[in-house]
Amino acid sequence: MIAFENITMRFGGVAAVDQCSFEIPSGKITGLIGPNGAGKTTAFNVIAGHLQPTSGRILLEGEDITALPAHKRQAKGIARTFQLAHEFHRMTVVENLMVAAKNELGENILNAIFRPGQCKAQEQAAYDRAMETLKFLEIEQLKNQLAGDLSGGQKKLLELGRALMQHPKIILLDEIGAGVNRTLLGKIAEKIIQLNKEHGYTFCLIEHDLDYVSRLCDTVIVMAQGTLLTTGTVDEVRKDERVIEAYFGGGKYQEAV
Ligand SMILES: Nc1ncnc2c1ncn2[C@@H]1O[C@H](COP(=O)(O)OP(=O)(O)OP(=O)(O)O)[C@@H](O)[C@H]1O
Repeated sequence: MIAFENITMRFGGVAAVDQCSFEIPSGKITGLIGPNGAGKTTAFNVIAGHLQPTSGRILLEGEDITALPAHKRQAKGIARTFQLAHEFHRMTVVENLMVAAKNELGENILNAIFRPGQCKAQEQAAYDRAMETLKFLEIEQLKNQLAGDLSGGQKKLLELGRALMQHPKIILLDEIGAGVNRTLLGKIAEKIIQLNKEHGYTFCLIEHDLDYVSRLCDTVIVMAQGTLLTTGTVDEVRKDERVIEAYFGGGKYQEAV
């Protein structure tokens, strides 16, 4: 479980997240929703260690990880995808996955010189895992394609693949469905459910499409103006007056969702 404990994140005079607390339970798919500017991406950045909060704590299974840099949180099993895919566009799909793998030996030049055999073995293991991941995501036919030439939806699948290469326990998905066609959207949902139900991965996902969220998530956390508004099932929060007010200022919400 991740505990987001009384977090404030200020950018100058703006509190993007303001004394906000919530929990992401292990083994579940949890949604993080809220209107534009609610602080959702900032919350992900704080959890993943890309931003150091002004105050508050992040706990991973009870351990305070607030002071840890992003790569150490990654080593503890927290992976994330980005709203705008972060692929290396001049590298192939399989190379993109391989560079996302944990690589303890080859990154050190001395290891590369004095332990070439071990480095080679690690590279082979990364390749095998990359191919396994591509097969799981059913995009192995794209392995030699330049990542920059992929469609928007394929790039999102590659983002998910890059997260999986890190052997994560928890994957934070930032608008994985944005700009993706319906067919690929269905496939991404199917893969997330499979990873959760069959392999025990924990997910937290930011998503604007509430039907997509309700298909995937048992529980959602609703943020507005940097604070926690409520938590519940999608059906519960859809009827919540505070949520309606936050999204539409009490306007024609029912017809819109
Ligand atoms: N680096 C930054 N510098 C200054 N202000 C920022 C920065 N990052 C975010 N903000 C501000 O913090 C607030 C929350 O932004 P954030 O991107 O976290 O919201 P969000 O809920 O993810 O929105 P969206 O759904 O539109 O992506 C916004 O007012 C935004 O302008």
